[in-house]
Amino acid sequence: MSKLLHFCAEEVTRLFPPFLVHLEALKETMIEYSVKESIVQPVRQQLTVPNTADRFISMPACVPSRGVMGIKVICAVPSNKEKCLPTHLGCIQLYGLTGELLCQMDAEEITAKRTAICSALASKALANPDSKILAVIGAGVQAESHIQALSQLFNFSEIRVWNRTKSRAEKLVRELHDVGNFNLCVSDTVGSACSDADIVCTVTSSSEPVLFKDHVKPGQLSYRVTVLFKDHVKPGAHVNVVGASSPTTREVGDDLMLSDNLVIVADCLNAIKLESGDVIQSGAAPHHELGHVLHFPLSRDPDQITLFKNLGLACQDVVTAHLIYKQYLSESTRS
Ligand SMILES: NC(=O)C1=CN([C@@H]2O[C@H](COP(=O)(O)OP(=O)(O)OC[C@H]3O[C@@H](n4cnc5c(N)ncnc54)[C@H](OP(=O)(O)O)[C@@H]3O)[C@@H](O)[C@H]2O)C=CC1
Ligand SMILES: O=C([O-])C1=[NH+]CCC1
Repeated sequence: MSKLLHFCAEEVTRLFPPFLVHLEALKETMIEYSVKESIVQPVRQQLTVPNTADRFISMPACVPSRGVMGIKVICAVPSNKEKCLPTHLGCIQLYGLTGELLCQMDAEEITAKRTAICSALASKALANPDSKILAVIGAGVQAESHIQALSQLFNFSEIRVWNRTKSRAEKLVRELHDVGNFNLCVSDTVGSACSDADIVCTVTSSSEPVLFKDHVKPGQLSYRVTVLFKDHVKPGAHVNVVGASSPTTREVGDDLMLSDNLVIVADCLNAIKLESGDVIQSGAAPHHELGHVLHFPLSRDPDQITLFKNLGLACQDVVTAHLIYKQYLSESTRS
């Protein structure tokens, strides 16, 4: 084997595709996956480290149209936060279709950005195009990437952040104060963040609901609420559910999951039935796949709530890694 080409996190940042190029590539990829069915991708393997909430996840995919296949290995270690380490650490290996290893690269920024772009694509397809208020539940890496991505596609007047640890929401709001021309603020409760919000993103590592609908009246939710309930979400709103990607974890209450006027869209219908605690535990039936609604626009009743369950797919990582590799090649041939 020739010398291994490895892109560290800084090189990935330098070679990263511009937002709109990335958005278009992922849109094509999701359509290719769901409609053309030309991408080969098993449901990923998730190993749980005994007696912890930590997961070791292996995610392979083959994307013949781009002449590549690859695998992301990602470790989701929520307790790393206390050690001031990233909670999602991983690496992507990219191969040609002949089997040669083209390169490997750090997966942190790719995971952050490709996930937010998929929520942004779902929001563009499903939310009110004139959405003005975004609520973000959580204040970690995904909260930041979701604010960055969604604010490029919508003309928000206000973005509200609620987080279990309020000081982290305040820090995020300070860091992102100049991202766009909207009021970016911290909310005291999930209910006040979501009140009248057009789009809601849940981006937490919460594993279990701690509070149920009957415990509280809407608008009086305590700061310990970790999940989203029906009363939080207004009719016509769109929700991106980004955390909770294992059968034992939840972000959304049963009352919302089982609501009559809810339309559930998943990035992958095979995976949602095996990985989403919100779907498995509530017994809710997912309706559509993201690639389908991107290709065949969904006509929706203005009072319906749409919910995109964003699990994350290997093909999104492989295609992003390929864009980075192509940028590297084009710079190498120029020099
Ligand atoms: N769909 C996909 O493709 C991807 C999904 N994810 C998932 O998205 C979620 C967020 O990831 P990321 O932003 O990178 O993680 P971070 O570790 O950066 O942030 C985690 C966030 O979750 C909050 N949180 C943790 N536990 C709880 C709880 N019990 N109740 C309420 N809030 C809680 C944290 O709050 P606090 O500040 O108080 O600790 C923090 O805001 C995770 O579940 C992750 O696995 C991640 C990557 C891709
Ligand atoms: O798709 C992904 O990379 C992940 N989904 C949940 C944790 C990491």
